[in-house]
Parts: sequence; C-alpha cells; structure tokens
Amino acid sequence: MDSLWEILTVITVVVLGGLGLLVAFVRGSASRRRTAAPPAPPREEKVRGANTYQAGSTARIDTSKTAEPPAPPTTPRPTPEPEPVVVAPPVEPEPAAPAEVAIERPESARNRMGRLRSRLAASNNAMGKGLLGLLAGGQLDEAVWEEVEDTLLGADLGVEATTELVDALKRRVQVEGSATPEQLEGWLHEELLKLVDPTMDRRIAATRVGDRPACVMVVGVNGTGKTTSVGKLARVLVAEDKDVVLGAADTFRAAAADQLQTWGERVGVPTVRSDREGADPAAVAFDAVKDAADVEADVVIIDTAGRLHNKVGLMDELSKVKRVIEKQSAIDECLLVLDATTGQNGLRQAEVFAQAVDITGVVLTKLDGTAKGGIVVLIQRQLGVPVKLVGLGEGPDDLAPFDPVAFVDAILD
Ligand SMILES: Nc1nc2c(ncn2[C@@H]2O[C@H](COP(=O)(O)OP(=O)(O)OP(=O)(O)O)[C@@H](O)[C@H]2O)c(=O)[nH]1
Repeated sequence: MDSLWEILTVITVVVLGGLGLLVAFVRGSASRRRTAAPPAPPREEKVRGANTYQAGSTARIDTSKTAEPPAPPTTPRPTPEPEPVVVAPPVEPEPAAPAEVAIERPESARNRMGRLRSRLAASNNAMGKGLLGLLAGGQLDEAVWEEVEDTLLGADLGVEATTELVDALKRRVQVEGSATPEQLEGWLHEELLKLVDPTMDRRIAATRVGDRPACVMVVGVNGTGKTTSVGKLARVLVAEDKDVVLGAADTFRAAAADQLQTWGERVGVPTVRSDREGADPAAVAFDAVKDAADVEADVVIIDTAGRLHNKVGLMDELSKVKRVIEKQSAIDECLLVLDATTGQNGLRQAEVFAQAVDITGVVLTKLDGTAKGGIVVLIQRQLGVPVKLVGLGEGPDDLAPFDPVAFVDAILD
C-alpha cells in the first residue's frame, strides 16, 4: 500500500511539473509577440535651412533662419586636380617703330593776306558797301555825312579817326565842286589808307641780332588766341626758313604748354617748357632764351600767361619775366595779342599790358569774325604801335602779315 502511495505521489509531481512547464512556455510566446511591433513609418527627412512649413504636412517649421545648415555627412569629393595653367612663353615685344612725325611745310607768308582777303571782305565789306552807297547817292548833305560818320563809328574806327576821314572827304568835295561816284570811291580808299598808315614798320624782329637769336615775347589776355598765334607765328617764320625755339612760359595753365608743344612739333620746332603747373614762368623763359642761344636759333618766341588771380599779380609776373629774360638778351619784339571781336574792351586790356611791358606790335586775331575792322586804326592810334599780324581764321596758316593796302581793298571791294 505504501508503495502505491509512493507511486501516486511521483506521478502527481511529474504531472504538475509538466503542467507548470507548459504554462511557462505559453506565457513566453505571448510576451515576444508584443515587442515585435509593426515597423514604424519611415521618418521624413528634415529639410534644414528653409522655412518649409505647410499646413497639414508632416514637415516641421524650421526656425533656424540664420543658422547655417550643418554640412551633410557626405563623403568628401575628391578635390579635382587644378587645371594646368598654360603660360605662354614671354613674347619679346616688337621694338616700336619710331613714330613718324610728318613735319609740315607751312604756307609762305607772302601771299597769305591775298588768300585770306575773301574772309576779311566777307566780314567787313558791309561797311565799305554802306559808305560807297551813301557817297554815290547824289546829294551830299549833312544828313548823308552824318550817316557816313555813323557807319564808320559802327566799325570801331573811333571818334577821332572818323571825324578826320569825314572832314577830309568834305574838303575834297568842296575843292572839286562836285564828284563822281568813282572819284568818291577813290578818295575814300586814299583817306582810309592814310588812317591805317602804310608807313608804319610792320616787320617782325625775327632775325639774329649780332651773335644771338632775336627774342620775341608774346602777351595778351587768355582766350584772345595768344597761344594759337604763337604757334601760327612759328609757322610763318619756319616758312621763311628761320630756326625757331618756343618757350612755354604760360605755366598758369598746364595745357597751354602741351598746346604750344603740339604747334611746334608740327613744324619741327622745339619747345622749352616745365611739366609742373605753376612753375616759375620767368625760369622757363630764361631757359628758352638760353637754349635758343645754345642751338644758335634765329629767334625764340616766349608765350606768357594771360590769366592770374588778379590783374596786379599778372602784371608783376610779366614784368618779372621781362626782367629775367633781359639778364641774357634784349627783348626785340613784344607782341600784344588782341581779339578784334572784343572791340574797345580789348583796348582797355591793352593799356594795362602796356604798363608792364614795352609793346612793339599787335597781333589782331579773329578779324574774320567781326565787321569792326576799324579797330585796326583805333589800336594803332591809342597804343602808338602797328598791327603787324592779323588772324583770319582757325586754320594753322590763317595768320597773315598785316598789309594795309590789301586790308582797305578788302573792305571796299
Ligand atoms: N576765327 C578765328 N579764331 C581764332 C583766331 N585765332 C585764334 N582763334 C581761336 O581762338 C580760340 C582761343 O585761342 P587760344 O590760342 O587757346 O587762346 P589763348 O589766348 O592762348 O588762351 P589761353 O591758352 O587760355 O591763355 C581758339 O579756338 C582758336 O582757334 C582767328 O584769327 N580767327
């Protein structure tokens, strides 16, 4: 019996153990299924660096406005090999061919006035025609003589010369009793010529004086055509086979020296200058006179400034230039450049210049642009020096020696 109980006990234990194991196995399986959750939906890539919020989208608002996006973890790209720079072997520059400076042959001075006569006539013969019309009109009464006077005054002849001319004509008419238009024209021609004064010495002192070059100084207010006239005068002299040296003593305006040098280069004439604006003009003038002497030139022409901060300064400077030149050489010619279109204003300027330097002659420019040719007479009377050269255009050879006969002919043509 006892053994039966023992057997039953063992069986019970074994059965219970087996049941326990079974329960434990079932529980373990259930627990493993819970942890194996369905795979999570793939997470959206976060786009950085831009506020890409869209309502309803799963994207987030990127607030990192100013932050630099972190560099994506990319495999660094291999740095490309730098392109080889092809360096061309240095090319030896071709030696620059010497610039061909074509030296111009200026027109001979002799016939210039003849060539330019039409320009003078175009601007001035209204006066001549007016006068001839009045005188040929028949009755020469006071009213006609007054009109003759007005015409002459309008041409800038000045009161004194006008009165002289009209009185002379009246006298001749009185003496003859009557006059034909041809006679009147002849008398007008003669009387005008007397006023222009063909006896004045209009030569330019441009021939060596003893063993030194002649020295010509040119003065005048800026804008009158002074630098241009110096350049044109150099051409007149080169045409006469003179050796010329130019001095750019207008240091007030740097471009004036360039302008003058260009004029000189065109006809193979050297220019002494300073490259510094405001350099001492007297020093430049001194050097120019010295260089001209060294190269045994026929003539040196000194251009001067026509503008300073004030009139006294300008006159002081001109006096100094003159004094310094005279340490080496006398000044043989001092030409004053006047613009014919400025009429009597020009004459007031002239008087100021005459106080600083001894003017020996006048270059009257722009006579092609004015009907006031009578200014020639007024200038000569007031300054007591002849008009030696006249500018009749902007061309390089449009400066002519003043010829009184050709001048009067052109007016009365
Ligand atoms: N129609 C005409 N123009 C002229 C004559 N002479 C000079 N000119 C013109 O006048 C202008 C002034 O000439 P410049 O020689 O520069 O005058 P400047 O007196 O030297 O003046 P700065 O050099 O400023 O001191 C230029 O345009 C010339 O071409 C002339 O006879 N007739």
